[in-house]
Amino acid sequence: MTGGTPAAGRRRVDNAGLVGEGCGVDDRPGVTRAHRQREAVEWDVARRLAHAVARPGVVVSKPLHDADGCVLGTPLVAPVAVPPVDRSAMDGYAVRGDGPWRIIGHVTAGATDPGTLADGEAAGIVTGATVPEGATSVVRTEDATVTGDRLEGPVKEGRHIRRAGEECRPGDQLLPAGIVVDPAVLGLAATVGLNRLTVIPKPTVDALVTGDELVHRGPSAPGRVRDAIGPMLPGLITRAGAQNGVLKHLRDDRDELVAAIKESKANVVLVSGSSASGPADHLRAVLRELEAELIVDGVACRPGHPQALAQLPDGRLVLGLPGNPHAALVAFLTLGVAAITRMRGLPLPSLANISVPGGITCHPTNTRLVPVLLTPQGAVPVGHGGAAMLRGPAIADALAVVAPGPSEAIAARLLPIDPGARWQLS
Ligand SMILES: Nc1nc2c(c(=O)[nH]1)N[C@H]1C(S)=C(S)[C@@H](COP(=O)(O)OP(=O)(O)OC[C@H]3O[C@@H](n4cnc5c(N)ncnc54)[C@H](O)[C@@H]3O)O[C@H]1N2
Ligand code: MOO
Repeated sequence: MTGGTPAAGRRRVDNAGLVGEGCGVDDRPGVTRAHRQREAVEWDVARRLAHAVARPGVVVSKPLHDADGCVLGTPLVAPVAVPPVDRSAMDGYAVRGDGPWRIIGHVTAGATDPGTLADGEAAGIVTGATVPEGATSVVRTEDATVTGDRLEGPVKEGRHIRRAGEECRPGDQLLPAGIVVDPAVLGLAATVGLNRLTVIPKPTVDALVTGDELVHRGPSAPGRVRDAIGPMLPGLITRAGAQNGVLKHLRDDRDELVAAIKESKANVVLVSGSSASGPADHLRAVLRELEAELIVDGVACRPGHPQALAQLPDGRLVLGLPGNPHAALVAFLTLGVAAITRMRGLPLPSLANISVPGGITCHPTNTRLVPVLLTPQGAVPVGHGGAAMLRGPAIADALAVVAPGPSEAIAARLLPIDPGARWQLS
């Protein structure tokens, strides 16, 4: 990564105000966070903790072609006027005064000296060319009647002339810091003559997909499970506004996992399939060995319960994605997107509300994430939303975030399945 690596060292997360009831801290002497009993935090709290612990990258200067998707680190200020001179907005004739006019020449697109018009004179002109000195308007080709060098046509003072400085003047602030650089921003930067932008670079994300049972071609079979998480992650990482680093497949081997996390140069390391408490689920032991601080150790949500987020002593984050593929997707969209969003220098977006006309049954203590389609009537569950299933999420627009409760929800918030979707932004 070119710059932007969060500065080394941990950043204390102030849990006060973030963590709700039931999320107390174990202060027993000698008990590090990584040793404490797992205590799932509320879904919203988990998201806020992930956002709070991450650090925005350090601003760098990048050439325009490398800045798409980064976030402006400083306001975009116009160094020059646009347009720099009065320009024709149409193909036709630049004229001075009222017609008829005598055509005295032609101004080409690249002409640096378009000459001067006296009253009653006209010059042929193309769109974007500098209008001659003294021109008062432009007559469009289709409105012009030309007989020899005589021109007639309708005219109105200033018509079809783009005035110098009409779009901006030197020193105008065009965009504030914190705006995501998209193609229109890049075009605007080029319009005002910039070759580089000062941006917060995209964080880098490595992915470690663990599981002895995983195969990467062909179908699942007894003892063999086709890896469904590896193919999801690169697209999720890109859509979340981060940069893909390496994607590795690892055996269920603790030392291999330790080595791979140590070796990673990325800001965030995703580890899938090692988050629960089975004999091959090494993640928490590995985090202990690496002296990581567990920021989130389980989230009170379904699916995605065993997801975890930890910070290594050098500041890098490790995100544990549950092995069940839908649960892994939920974890990335919950903790992964929140952390990446902060690293990009952006606030945590609040989620849009929507009605659920048919209702969704609440879980008594956990937030449910339910794949839904968005319709004019509201959110409609698509089914196939089990922790191991991607059939539901694959057809859904969003996950309905259904708060815990005793009965049925008739409204929910929306977590887009595409983390780059604009409608999530408030
Ligand atoms: N005793 C407990 N068992 C489990 C708990 C628990 O709290 N206590 N939580 C369950 C939940 S909820 C989930 S989710 C899973 C999470 O498991 P892990 O993250 O440790 O992952 P694995 O055990 O390796 O795998 C679970 C399941 O997912 C399949 N898998 C794994 N990786 C992939 C992949 N890349 N592509 C497709 N499928 C994958 C794996 O074969 C297993 O079937 O734990 C529950 N158990
Ligand atoms: O929490 Mo698990 O992620 O339901 O399958």
